[in-house]
Amino acid sequence: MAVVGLSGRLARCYCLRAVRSLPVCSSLRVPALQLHVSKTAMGASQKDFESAVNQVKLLKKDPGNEVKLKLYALYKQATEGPCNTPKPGLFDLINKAKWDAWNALGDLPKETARQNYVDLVSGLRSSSDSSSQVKPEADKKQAGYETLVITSEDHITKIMLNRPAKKNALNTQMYQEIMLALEAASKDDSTITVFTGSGDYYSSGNDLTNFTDIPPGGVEEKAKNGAILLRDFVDCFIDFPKPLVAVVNGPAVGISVTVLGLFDLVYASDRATFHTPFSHLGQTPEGCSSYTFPKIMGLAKAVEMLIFGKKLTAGEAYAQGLVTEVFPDSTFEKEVWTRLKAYSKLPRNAMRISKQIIRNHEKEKLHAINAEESSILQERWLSDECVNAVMNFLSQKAKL
Ligand SMILES: CCCC/C=C/CC(=O)SCCNC(=O)CCNC(=O)[C@H](O)C(C)(C)COP(=O)(O)OP(=O)(O)OC[C@H]1O[C@@H](n2cnc3c(N)ncnc32)[C@H](O)[C@@H]1OP(=O)(O)O
Repeated sequence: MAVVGLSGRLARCYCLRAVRSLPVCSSLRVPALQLHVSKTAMGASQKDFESAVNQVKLLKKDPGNEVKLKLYALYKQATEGPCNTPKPGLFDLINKAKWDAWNALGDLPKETARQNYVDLVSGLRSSSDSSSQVKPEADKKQAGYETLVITSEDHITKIMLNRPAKKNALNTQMYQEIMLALEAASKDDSTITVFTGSGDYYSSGNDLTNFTDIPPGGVEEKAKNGAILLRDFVDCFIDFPKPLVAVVNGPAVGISVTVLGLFDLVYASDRATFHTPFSHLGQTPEGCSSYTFPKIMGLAKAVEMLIFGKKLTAGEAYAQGLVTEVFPDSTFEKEVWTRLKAYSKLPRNAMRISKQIIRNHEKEKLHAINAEESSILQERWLSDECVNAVMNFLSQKAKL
């Protein structure tokens, strides 16, 4: 009984929510994992640490209570230093187990705890990855994703956003699965990677219910975690090494539009629309669009979209250079996939290197812009303007 309770509470408090609901993996054993834990401070940066805190949510297997306790203890030591809170009572089993784990770290310096946390998460991730390797056969739907359907065929990895009943809104799980899928696609034997949506929408952007799940640290912590997630998510697109193609099958909103500026080809059905209603939502541009959009379409048109929320038709988006080509909806899938299958036969290394030459000199700048946009949004999400707009949507008073 105590073990079940412990699992739940640790999960709730220390960024292990995703782990809580997943089955326990008996192959993850503490001693093996501890081999990954460095006993000296190797200097993990704050960013590495924050990223590791985020990566814990990506684990596909529950690491078990002992490892969760270790993560808890290292997290507390790294953020607060040695345990100096009163020891919980004998019958407060859960808090006592947590206190014991933290207290056992003694005077371990914060930096070492931070590094050990990063190492432990890295060990957990490799165990988790190797135990969930993609099957060798191509042409198969890849297992392990709940919000995406991923297939590999003809040297094309297709990542399909798959929450059609919610217009493919991106919830936290979908952001995390997309990051995992991009990491896997960057290493698989495909030549190009394609994003598309299932159902009538490409994507309605950020899932506005993401704002409702408030952690124990309150709305500030929520906004901070959101900004880290956003920055990590967009970084994956900036760094993606292979040609990245968007097959925009229907309307696209918010972040699903902005990141298109980081894609290499954007094919759109004539049913698609492109809408970034940031001001309406009390928010500001993300996905590096504050830089890519003016560059792609010129300042005047970028301002119309990003500040005034003008919705573009597929034809208008093509005229502004955001879209590569528009196809009639009736023949969209057939024409696009015929084209992509032909492109996928081109030499893989040549395409990869060409992408590097075209994109690399802007990478540093894009990372800096992404960090800045994310930190501005962190503030915006706490503003009355944003809170009211989200409440209006959630209480069904407003739609776009
Ligand atoms: C952590 C990183 C954060 C990055 C930040 C990014 C910023 C953005 O992406 S801003 C864009 C946010 N998106 C929106 O504001 C869109 C809100 N949705 C709508 O206005 C409408 O749903 C729609 C115009 C997209 C579609 O309207 P339609 O009448 O055709 O369908 P609905 O009945 O409204 O939708 C069906 C179903 O889906 C739910 N849903 C749709 N979009 C979202 C969304 N973005 N977030 C949450 N839920 C969404 C909608 O509530 C319906 O659900 P129910 O059937 O359960 O009522």
